[in-house]
Amino acid sequence: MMLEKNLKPATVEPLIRFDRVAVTYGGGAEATEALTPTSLSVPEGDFVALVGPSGCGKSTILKLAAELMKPSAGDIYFGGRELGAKPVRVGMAFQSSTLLPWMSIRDNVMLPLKIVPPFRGQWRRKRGGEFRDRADALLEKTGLIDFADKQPWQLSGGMQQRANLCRALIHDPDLLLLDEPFGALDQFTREELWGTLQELWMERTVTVLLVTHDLREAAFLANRICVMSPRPGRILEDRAADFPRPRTIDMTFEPDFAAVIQRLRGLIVHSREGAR
Ligand SMILES: Nc1ncnc2c1ncn2[C@@H]1O[C@H](COP(=O)(O)OP(=O)(O)OP(=O)(O)O)[C@@H](O)[C@H]1O
Repeated sequence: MMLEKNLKPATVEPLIRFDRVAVTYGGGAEATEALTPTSLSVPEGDFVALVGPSGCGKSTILKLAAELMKPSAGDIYFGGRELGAKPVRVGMAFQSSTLLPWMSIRDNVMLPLKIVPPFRGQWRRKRGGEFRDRADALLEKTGLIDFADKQPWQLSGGMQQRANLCRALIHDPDLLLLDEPFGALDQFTREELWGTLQELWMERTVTVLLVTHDLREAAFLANRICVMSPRPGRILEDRAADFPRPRTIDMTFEPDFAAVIQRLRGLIVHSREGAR
């Protein structure tokens, strides 16, 4: 049985904080307002799911958190970095596993250690030893150790996504950004991977931002679910999903869980109707 995670007290500077952040893509007649001023504060170790209608700006929030783009207005604070605190290390996984086809699964998983400081300075010395052991421990944990020397195409979609999660976590990121990571998988494989991700998260202090269209997935995995309005997006409701952990698939069929899903669904349907 795994232990319940302790989040840091709310007084600690959040790992990531959006302060009235807005995004408009393009300009002039072509301008698309993706996010209206939106605030969101995520403490270290939290697991937050973003749900909402298509095009409401969920992926835009992840891109901002990954520093792949800058907001048009507002500020984003990473671990109080504006005060000179440590930089935030980020891991990412998307719907497509993006494993490099010419590399073995183990080499794919180790890749961030070759690129991300401080690991990259130790790459030559440790890639055959400590880094390999680190990758193998994750592969073992996710049931992939017997496939470590295979190429990605030799694995099923679900196994590729397991490897993708290993690669996103190998460098011990502070922040894990997941954009529909299980969106292309069948229901049963997806549910298996929820269990794997929950376990990986419970063993670490990693903070997770998950974008998903699957409300059951959001309520199974997250501590908090942020429901967004249709574009231009903003957070309509930020609610706790405080089911005890570790959560099981059976729990998702219980009345209190179903009630949360129904409430989330109602909010999204209502906001879509209001936007028409
Ligand atoms: N580079 C871009 N240039 C112009 N418009 C963009 C760009 N990227 C996103 N958009 C628009 O901004 C809005 C928000 O996009 P975003 O991808 O964040 O939404 P989303 O909620 O993740 O959508 P989905 O659920 O369909 O993946 C959408 O209307 C999208 O078409």
